[in-house]
Amino acid sequence: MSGLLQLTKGHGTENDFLLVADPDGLLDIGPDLVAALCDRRAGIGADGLIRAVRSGALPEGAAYDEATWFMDYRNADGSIAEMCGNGVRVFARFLAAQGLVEPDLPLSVATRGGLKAVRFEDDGAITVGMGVPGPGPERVTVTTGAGQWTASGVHLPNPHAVALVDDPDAVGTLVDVPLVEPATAYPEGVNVEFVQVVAPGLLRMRVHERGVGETRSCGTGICAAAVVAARSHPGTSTWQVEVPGGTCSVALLPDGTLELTGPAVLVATLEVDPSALTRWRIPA
Ligand SMILES: N[C@@H](CCC[C@H](N)C(=O)O)C(=O)O
Repeated sequence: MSGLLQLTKGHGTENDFLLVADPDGLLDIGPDLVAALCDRRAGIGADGLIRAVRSGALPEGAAYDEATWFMDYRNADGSIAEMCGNGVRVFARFLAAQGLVEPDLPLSVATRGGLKAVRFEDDGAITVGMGVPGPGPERVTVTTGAGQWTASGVHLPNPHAVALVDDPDAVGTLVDVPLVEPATAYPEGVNVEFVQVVAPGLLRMRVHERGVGETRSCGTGICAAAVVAARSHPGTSTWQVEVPGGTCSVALLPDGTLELTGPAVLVATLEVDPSALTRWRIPA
């Protein structure tokens, strides 16, 4: 990758992303460059990087005739994930701001986790259809430096382990990756949510994200938390989920699908010289 890279910084409930428009899929932004850009000291800093590529320009997007745009999402460590619930809202905001989609009109976004329907709400929030949650391991054990809890698995379709706890603030610093056992339960790693049911319809949550660390929000994790909490409150179909970075809401619809609604904000556009990133070397 040579030359300057034009990036936009945005966030959804402080789950923050770098976004880059690459309509024809020409930019070579590999895992090392993603990690260097997302580094909060030697780079710009973000929980992940999202490349906007026309679906037809990528082998992974070619099957999605209905969606013009593919969300190519990577975690801060450069790893690929199936979906990002906060990211897809910020992605829609970015496409609209770049003039790549009609402002305010609903759109379909192609992701590695399938097609996602996105709509812009009148109050400025963005709603995304998250599909039907998939089952995960029924019961795993999660251990942090502060204790041990049981958790249940949900796929959205990225992997989550949701532990219902009395107080998310008491689960420790989450600097270290929580230990999830048995180790065979999630061969590709897992996002871990610590969730307090404050009242039917209201949750508080902290999350440790695969490929990132503790983040201030995780949209797919928020949906997974609502799915697990609703098992004990089957009459409650709308859940507000408070995370350190704000609040999102989840609707559990009669057809078994979920909708996630929350903010999506763009805060800056910038140009980066990749050769100046000390943690990245131009491949030989
Ligand atoms: N922050 C995201 C989830 C991003 C992917 C996750 N870290 C994974 O590896 O599965 C969200 O808002 O859903």
